[in-house]
Amino acid sequence: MTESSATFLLFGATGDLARRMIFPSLYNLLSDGLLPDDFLIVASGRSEMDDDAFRDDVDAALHQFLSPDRYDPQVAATFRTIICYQPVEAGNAAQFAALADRIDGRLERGLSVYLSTPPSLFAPTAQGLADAGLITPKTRIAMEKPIGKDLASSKQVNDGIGALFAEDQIFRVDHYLGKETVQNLLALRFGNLMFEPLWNATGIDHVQITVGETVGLEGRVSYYDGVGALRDMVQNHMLQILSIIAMEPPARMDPTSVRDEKVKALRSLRPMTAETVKTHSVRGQYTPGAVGGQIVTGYADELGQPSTTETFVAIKAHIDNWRWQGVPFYLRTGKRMPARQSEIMIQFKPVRHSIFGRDGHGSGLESNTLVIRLQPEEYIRLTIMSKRPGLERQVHLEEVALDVSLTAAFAGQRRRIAYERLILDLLAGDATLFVRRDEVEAQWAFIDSIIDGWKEANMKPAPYSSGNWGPSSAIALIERDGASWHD
Ligand SMILES: NC(=O)C1=CN([C@@H]2O[C@H](COP(=O)(O)OP(=O)(O)OC[C@H]3O[C@@H](n4cnc5c(N)ncnc54)[C@H](OP(=O)(O)O)[C@@H]3O)[C@@H](O)[C@H]2O)C=CC1
Ligand SMILES: O=C1O[C@H](COP(=O)(O)O)[C@@H](O)[C@H](O)[C@H]1O
Repeated sequence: MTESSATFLLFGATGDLARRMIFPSLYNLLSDGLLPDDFLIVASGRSEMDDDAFRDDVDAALHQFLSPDRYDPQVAATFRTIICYQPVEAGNAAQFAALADRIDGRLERGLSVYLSTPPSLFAPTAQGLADAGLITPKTRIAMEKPIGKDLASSKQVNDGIGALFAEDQIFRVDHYLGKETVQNLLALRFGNLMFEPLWNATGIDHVQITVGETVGLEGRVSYYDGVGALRDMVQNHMLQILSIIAMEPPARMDPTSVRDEKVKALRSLRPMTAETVKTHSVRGQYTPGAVGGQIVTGYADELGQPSTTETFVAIKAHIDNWRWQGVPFYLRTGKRMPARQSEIMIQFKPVRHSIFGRDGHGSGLESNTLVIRLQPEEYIRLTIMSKRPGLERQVHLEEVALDVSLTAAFAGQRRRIAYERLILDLLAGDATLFVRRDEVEAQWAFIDSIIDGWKEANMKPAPYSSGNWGPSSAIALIERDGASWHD
């Protein structure tokens, strides 16, 4: 492991993500004594303001977004002292030079740059850094998603950054990889003997991945419209989860070994066509309805005009390799769903020969399921069959849950913001939980095949009332195969 960067340079520091996630995460790291000595946060946005005005803004963001028990006036006062602000408009050489002055003398102790701006600014910002002499072998650069809007544009962004930084200096952020429960998938699969022998087409009937959100556009109209749920959520977070479920066991827990296996799984995704999108995908858009007892408007009303952007997507994916032959992976995600609920469900196959339910000798046999709830609660639940207690001659089976509540099992431990883990790893130079270029490109190749299929088949989003799990065709997508969504 290399030494931790002593300077963190944040572009987009006045933006929504910085206020909601990045500054609260940095504050928490400071509060827990996890930041390096003599650490400096150089914040940059387009807006003109001085250090103190910006520090006041950060303080307001901490009040708004930190859980109240975390805000400590003493830590907050120290936090102010390690932040300075430099306005920089992408392409403004004089402002980049002023930025370099702020960092003068510190480059030798490592610089971690974080791009939390619109992606169109990633390459120009990197060029500004190069021209200002801020790129050395000890400079790392982290980029927020989305990287491009298709394979071709993602290659352009990656080429632009890749011309100035080596791949091992580039950290592509997918904040789902910073979530404790997503990392726990690795522990579950590779830290326990019992699952691996069944973790394949012999043992597993199908896999479901659901990421449901109750929120709508939340003021991100200009970003979201034209992007939609497939690019916003499936291309990155959901395919990353899928890759961890589907990958072969890596030889070691290091960035190369883990990402080599993930990318093999992603490259094995079967591309869709104009024919298969009709049966293997569903697009939806929310209309007015009720979510959690609250009446909400439809997408088009929020937008102020009709749109063909999907706010819900369900797909049935196949991974064409030895391990997963014939095992569908059902993915669905949407806004204005009935609940904020993200989970993975592994449906195991039935026992090979049932001695129950025959000749009047019992009933109730179901196949095992493994549910890994990512949020809002964090638990792992394995359903197994058990005999219902009693003296009946027939054996009546019932499902019982082997439940591990991670929240309860690790009750003393604070649930951290995903960005805390990622920022710490960026500073330390550990890329295991960041996405490599070939992964992003494999993800886009699959997503492009769906988007091309939609265009060719002229597939528009079907309406669904807010507060439902998407259009009825999403239910049909899985029920045609004799399965049903785990709601
Ligand atoms: N918000 C979220 O929940 C998530 C966001 N992301 C990604 O993170 C990134 C940032 O998102 P978000 O914070 O929501 O975006 P915002 O629109 O809220 O913020 C954009 C930031 O970029 C700065 N900026 C805009 N134009 C320029 C320019 N020409 N030169 C220099 N700086 C500029 C803005 O500065 P100023 O305000 O001073 O104009 C602001 O600090 C995006 O890539 C987004 O896709 C990813 C996951 C979730
Ligand atoms: O990247 C994104 O993720 C959020 C959902 O993240 P979560 O951690 O709250 O599950 C989503 O709302 C947003 O549209 C998307 O850009």
